[in-house]
Amino acid sequence: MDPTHDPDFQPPSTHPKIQPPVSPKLIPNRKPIQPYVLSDDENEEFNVEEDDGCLIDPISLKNGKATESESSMSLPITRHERATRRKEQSLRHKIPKKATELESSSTSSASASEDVSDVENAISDTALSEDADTVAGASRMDRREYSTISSGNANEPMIHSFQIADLEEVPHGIPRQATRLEDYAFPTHRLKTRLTDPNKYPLVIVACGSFSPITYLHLRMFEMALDDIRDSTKFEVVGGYYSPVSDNYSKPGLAPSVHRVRMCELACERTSSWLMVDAWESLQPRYTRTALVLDHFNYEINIKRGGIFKAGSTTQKIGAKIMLLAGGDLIESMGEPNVWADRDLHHILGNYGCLIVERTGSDVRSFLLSHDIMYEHRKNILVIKQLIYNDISSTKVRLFIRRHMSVRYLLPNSVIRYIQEHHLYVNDKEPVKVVLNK
Ligand SMILES: Nc1ncnc2c1ncn2[C@@H]1O[C@H](COP(=O)(O)OP(=O)(O)OP(=O)(O)O)[C@@H](O)[C@H]1O
Ligand SMILES: NC(=O)c1ccc[n+]([C@@H]2O[C@H](COP(=O)(O)O)[C@@H](O)[C@H]2O)c1
Repeated sequence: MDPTHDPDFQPPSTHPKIQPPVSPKLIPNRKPIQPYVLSDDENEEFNVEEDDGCLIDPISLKNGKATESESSMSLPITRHERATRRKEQSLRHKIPKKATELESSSTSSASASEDVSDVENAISDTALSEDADTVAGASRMDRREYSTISSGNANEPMIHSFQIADLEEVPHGIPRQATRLEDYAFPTHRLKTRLTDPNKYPLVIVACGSFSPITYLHLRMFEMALDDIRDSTKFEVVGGYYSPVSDNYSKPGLAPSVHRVRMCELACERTSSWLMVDAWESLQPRYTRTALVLDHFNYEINIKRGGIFKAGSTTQKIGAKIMLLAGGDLIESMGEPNVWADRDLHHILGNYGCLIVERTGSDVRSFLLSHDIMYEHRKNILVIKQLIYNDISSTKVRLFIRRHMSVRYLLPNSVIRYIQEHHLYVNDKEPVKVVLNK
């Protein structure tokens, strides 16, 4: 539950010379997430182009010259038109995507998406339902390797059923995260390169945690955040990332990071159209504080890549706001002595911001009131109410696996299969009492 397990851990209060986070000047988008609701007020004139100078990244690939599409984009639109467009956009967003529409927004994975739909188009419904029903054990897999699926048309390629064994498997062509720091590359295959809504600012959500293993709750957290941000803020979500903690975190029940990263990848690629996994934190030789993890995302997205293109533009970019997504328990740990440095909390909450998913049984709002630093930065904190409570716990999932109980419908099938194939958690030694009290 805290980084004090790290053999190199130094309590912030006794070791003030810890590596400082980056200067706020290097974080382009520090506009608070709130005031929410007000931001979508019909009476409010809001335009990304004209708003708050610190927000607009000066990077303009063509020395500030507007292209044709930009000039047309900046034609004044009436309030009524804007309201209609917003309504249309929000309706479009609300319709869940079909599996075949799970395409990436960047060019690098265009071929990968084609790959996926090719395979999907060629698969018969019968084959899918058979496989969807299967959490493959090794013996079943072996048998399947010999069966093939064909539409009967001799010109169509034969597809082995093992090739589509699990609908949630990572599609062909999607780059996997590196397992060594030397090979590391920041994943952008689902990072939106351009804003859709000219009236919104870009926002990237980052979830730090153990994810041992990732569950449907961890996936749901992002969707809940997406709904709240879309409905009640001036921001447009352009990407979401899991950043699994490194092995140095030494938390009980932590599977090796290479497995946790892979399980997150398996969970994201087929169940989501916008979530990615970044292995950078997990590959660090030492434990990395969350403030520095957010600096890494800011560096990759805003410093190195110059941010996200404005809607309709191919030349002008704007810095993305980076926000930490966390559950109520993680936020409450911010009140525990020596777990977080005050400077880090100011940096995380003040310069980035926090999306807090309420956890059953924890009173986040009272906690925010009682915590001085949180209260100071309250405009940069969005509390997300769980409208359907979900309390799936990785700790209990690990216990179920150890007891050979079913964990189906708590986590994606591909993750279950990965756990089986790598014999994860079966021999865990976590004290059961601790597990049951969680
Ligand atoms: N039931 C829950 N409700 C809201 N947020 C949650 C819930 N469970 C986990 N989270 C959040 O998910 C993120 C990642 O969690 P992490 O994997 O580190 O711990 P965990 O899910 O509590 O697992 P474990 O049981 O191993 O402690 C954290 O921000 C955590 O607060
Ligand atoms: N000082 C810090 O930066 C600090 C302290 C506690 C937890 N965390 C982070 O919170 C995340 C979740 O931790 P738990 O799984 O212990 O709840 C981890 O990514 C961990 O690195 C960071």
